Amino acid sequence: MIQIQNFINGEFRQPLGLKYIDNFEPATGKVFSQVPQSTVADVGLAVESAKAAAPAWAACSPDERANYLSSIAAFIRDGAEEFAQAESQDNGKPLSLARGVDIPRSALNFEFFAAAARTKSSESHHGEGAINLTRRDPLGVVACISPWNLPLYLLTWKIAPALAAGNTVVAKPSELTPYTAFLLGNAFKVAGLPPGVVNLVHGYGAEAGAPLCEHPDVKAISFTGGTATGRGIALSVASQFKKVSLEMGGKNANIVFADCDFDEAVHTSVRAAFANQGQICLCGSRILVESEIYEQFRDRFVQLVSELRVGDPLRAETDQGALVSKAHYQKVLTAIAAAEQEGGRVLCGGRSVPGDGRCEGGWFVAPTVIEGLGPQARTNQEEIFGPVVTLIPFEDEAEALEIANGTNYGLAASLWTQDLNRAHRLSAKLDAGIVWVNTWMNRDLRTPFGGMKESGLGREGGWEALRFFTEAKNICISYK
Ligand SMILES: NC(=O)c1ccc[n+]([C@@H]2O[C@H](COP(=O)([O-])OP(=O)(O)OC[C@H]3O[C@@H](n4cnc5c(N)ncnc54)[C@H](O)[C@@H]3O)[C@@H](O)[C@H]2O)c1
Ligand SMILES: O=C/C=C/C=C(\O)C(=O)O
Repeated sequence: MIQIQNFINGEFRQPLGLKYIDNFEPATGKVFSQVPQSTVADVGLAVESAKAAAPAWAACSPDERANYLSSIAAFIRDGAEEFAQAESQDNGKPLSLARGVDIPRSALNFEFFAAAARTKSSESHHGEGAINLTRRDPLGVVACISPWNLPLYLLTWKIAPALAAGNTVVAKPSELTPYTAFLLGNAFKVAGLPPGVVNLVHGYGAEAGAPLCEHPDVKAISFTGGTATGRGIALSVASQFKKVSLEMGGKNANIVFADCDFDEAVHTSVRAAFANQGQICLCGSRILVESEIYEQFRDRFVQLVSELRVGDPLRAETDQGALVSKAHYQKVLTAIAAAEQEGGRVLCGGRSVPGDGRCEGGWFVAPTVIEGLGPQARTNQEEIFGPVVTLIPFEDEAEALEIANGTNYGLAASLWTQDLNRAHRLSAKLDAGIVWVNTWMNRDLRTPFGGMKESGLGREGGWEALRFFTEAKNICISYK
């Protein structure tokens, strides 16, 4: 049995209370590791060590920091296969996806912010008889809190910019997927990162995450997870005026116009709907289709979805692995039943899929397509975060926009059209922090990333992340 450890002050450590949580392999439903059940005392040690390391780390030159980040990236690239297997086992995602997306992107996150550390500059503003210089200084100790769907990818997407900007970090990975974060501790050791610069504390959100956020020495919180959790964090630290960056849920519209490149639209829509079992905040879970091509699109889409192979994440031919936990699996099945109850017609899927062989006890759900529900139906308003999508016909651009914007969320949207004017017109009006035209999840790490409305507060990526993790100070120097 693998025993995961915290990583504090450069060392792997047991939780002080010596208590552990069972960690399950979603594809088998069996316990395969133990996760520290850390508490406020472990968080206190981690913050103390990050605080002690902060002045020296802030004083490092940008090049020195960049070299450490590059070494961490190299460790991930060298050990990519071990990381990919760990991610797949821990999360239930196909090994091919972990190999092709999660792990390369995790290494790239460090490479990208190494380059950013080397090249970042700050502004100066020349006025009449004065020049303004803007310093962007590290904040000190920051907290990084990440979810289970893209475990190492999203954890490193926070740690790398925090370090590049000169902060020290206490991170709390998801208790459902702690394994690759644990392996990352070795990267910090091998890279020779000074003790305390990054600390990893595992455990439940309420017992480890909450005290971390509320700790007076933690100056900023970068959080990715559910909207309810993000709201709770923002409320809990409001009186301390902490900086918070919140990346939360979505109910993203994928809007298909009759003039689209049909083949590309339908194939990418399948990927956008079901990649990672639909457990990506950017997944297009509401597919809006112009009525002129609704039947044609529906029939082809359902045919392609029915061909997706669900099963053992280790098999090369698997398209859909297991859902992350038994609770989440049950939640998704309940959401499907609720959709049927409110009048939805299940066109394919709609049920669990029994695993075979070693996967007999796994948590598999068939990719599910539902039609016949209005935009205001619960199924079209609430995030399911699983392999379930709805099809909604629309008559014209105005109706598409109204439906797309008609939820409390505002993370991402996709548009499929060959009409450039329409693409610009609609992109400008969509309530979404990210709009993709004739593509999906096409990521340039320099761009602002984040959501509007209840999907987010603030932006990650490129300079936005470095700005979040720094405090600006303007110095105005007068001259004669
Ligand atoms: N916008 C984005 O970029 C993005 C990316 C990935 C996932 N998500 C969202 O994340 C959700 C799924 O992830 P999840 O179930 O892991 O989310 P979650 O909110 O349950 O947990 C996220 C993290 O927060 C921690 N946490 C829980 N309670 C806490 C508390 N009171 N204080 C501090 N930390 C606490 C958890 O332990 C975990 O590490 C979905 O809603 C999805 O849309 C958003
Ligand atoms: O599930 C959420 C996905 C988030 C993706 C990113 O943050 C990214 O691609 O940078």
